[in-house]
Amino acid sequence: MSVRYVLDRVGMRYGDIEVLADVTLTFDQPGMVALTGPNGAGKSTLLNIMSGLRGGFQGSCQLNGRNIAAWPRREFAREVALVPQSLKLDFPFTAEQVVLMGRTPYAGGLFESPEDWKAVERALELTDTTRFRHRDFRALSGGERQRVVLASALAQDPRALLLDEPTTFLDLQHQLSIYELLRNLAREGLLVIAVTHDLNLAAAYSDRVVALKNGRVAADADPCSALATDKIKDVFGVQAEWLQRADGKPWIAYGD
Ligand SMILES: Nc1ncnc2c1ncn2[C@@H]1O[C@H](COP(=O)(O)OP(=O)(O)OP(=O)(O)O)[C@@H](O)[C@H]1O
Repeated sequence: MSVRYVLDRVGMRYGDIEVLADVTLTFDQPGMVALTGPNGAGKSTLLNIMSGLRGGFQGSCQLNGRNIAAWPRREFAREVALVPQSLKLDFPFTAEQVVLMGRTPYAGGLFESPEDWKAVERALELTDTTRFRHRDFRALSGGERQRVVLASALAQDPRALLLDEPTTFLDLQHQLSIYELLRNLAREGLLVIAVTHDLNLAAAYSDRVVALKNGRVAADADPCSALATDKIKDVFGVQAEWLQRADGKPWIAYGD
């Protein structure tokens, strides 16, 4: 069974600044959702609200019929994992230890169980991070760290995965392999919501695209409709064109 998120007229203000307004969205089936929009549109704020990290918002945000704030953290963490833009650690944890932290919601005693290690091995393998499992997390490159943080979220074995720009630091090959991995997980039943500025990745890999503009939902549809040229012009203020690659796949080009 998939999770069911219902956001009803969610609003958020920082002092005089309105960051989110009237955001009404439902996510009630597995699949890959791209969350896009210009800088400052409110994407991270929305993800933080959905992951229970940010309170003080207007409206309501429910997971499986229960307000986010009412969920015991441990129980919530078995449902939802957040992959933040970056993770800073002050202690010399190895990559493997960071991935193992993803198992915290399942910890039953002092020691890890065979299931914990199985989940860690799988997560390391899926994210291509096994070979630096014993290295100090802080000494890894930005892209390597990003993949380890994703591995930690996968080890958490959630039913919804919220990712804030998961491929920012990744080389081309890993961008594609991570998006392929996310799409496969979505096909296996996970709800994946990934913030991205890359409209081509959004178009190629998502089932649904939600675009925010000035804190409001400007588009919420399948990629072709949500990223139609007039929508891109409206949301991002740039001229775009849908082209066809030699292999028949669509490609969005920008600029006049
Ligand atoms: N703690 C805060 N205090 C005040 N303003 C904030 C705070 N956090 C975010 N904001 C403001 O809220 C707005 C939305 O920020 P948010 O990070 O959600 O946008 P975003 O769509 O994720 O942007 P980006 O694409 O640049 O990551 C921005 O104008 C930002 O400056």
